[in-house]
Amino acid sequence: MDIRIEQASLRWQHHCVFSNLNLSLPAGHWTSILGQSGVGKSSLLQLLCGIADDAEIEGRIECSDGRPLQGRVAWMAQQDLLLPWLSLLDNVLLGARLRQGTPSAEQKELGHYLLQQVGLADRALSLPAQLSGGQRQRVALARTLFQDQPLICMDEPFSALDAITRLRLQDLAAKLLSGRTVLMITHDPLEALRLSDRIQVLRGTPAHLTDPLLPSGTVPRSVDAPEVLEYQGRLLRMLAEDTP
Ligand SMILES: Nc1ncnc2c1ncn2[C@@H]1O[C@H](COP(=O)(O)OP(=O)(O)OP(=O)(O)O)[C@@H](O)[C@H]1O
Repeated sequence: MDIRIEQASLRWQHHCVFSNLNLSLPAGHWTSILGQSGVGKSSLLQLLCGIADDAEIEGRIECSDGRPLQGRVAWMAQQDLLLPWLSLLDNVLLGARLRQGTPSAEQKELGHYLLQQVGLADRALSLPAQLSGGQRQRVALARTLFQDQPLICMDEPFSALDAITRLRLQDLAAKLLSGRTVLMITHDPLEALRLSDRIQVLRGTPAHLTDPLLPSGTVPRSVDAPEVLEYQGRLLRMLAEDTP
């Protein structure tokens, strides 16, 4: 499903974060947005997810199936947001538990399958506190996949992890989210370049989006591919220009 934000404006009290902003999220593509701190990336995500309650908002969000986007977004954040008293399996099944109480046998089977996909099949009954940060984020990824929504929004999903765990999680996410429509906010140009089909920078006051950068080749791209290194330099210079 293609998603398009058209002519969007967002104000918090009297602060205009962006106005007349357009963003296309083509079906099955991974789009990443970079930008300096405070430019409005999270506000844009909140607008898309319909949770920017205190903001003054104008504009349209259109889905190619003609239905509203609200309620059809899966969210993955920097903190894993796992419930500490639930097993890993029950955390993956959380959406079903909240909707209907007891998940069906098929849903439990899917939950087990997703834990297997993220390499934690043998830990289904463990509690989150018994896992490392990288493992917990893998459970969060399985839970995001379980929700099976047409849009997956990721807000700096791997930024709390060490460099190597982060690269491994990126590889896993590239594999498991292949063919999904993803919007990721990140501060890391390399992360965007490894994973994305389209990269845009949110910059200025009020903020606007740059034209998409379209890296070539299949994901996850190698950290030292010449094009990745060249684009990384270009994006870092752009972000440095924007940072006061
Ligand atoms: N709930 C809110 N109420 C009032 N102002 C807000 C609110 N949320 C964000 N803002 C303001 O909107 C602007 C953009 O904030 P936002 O969190 O979207 O930026 P960001 O690019 O995601 O920053 P960071 O990278 O640091 O997370 C900031 O000036 C911020 O203070």
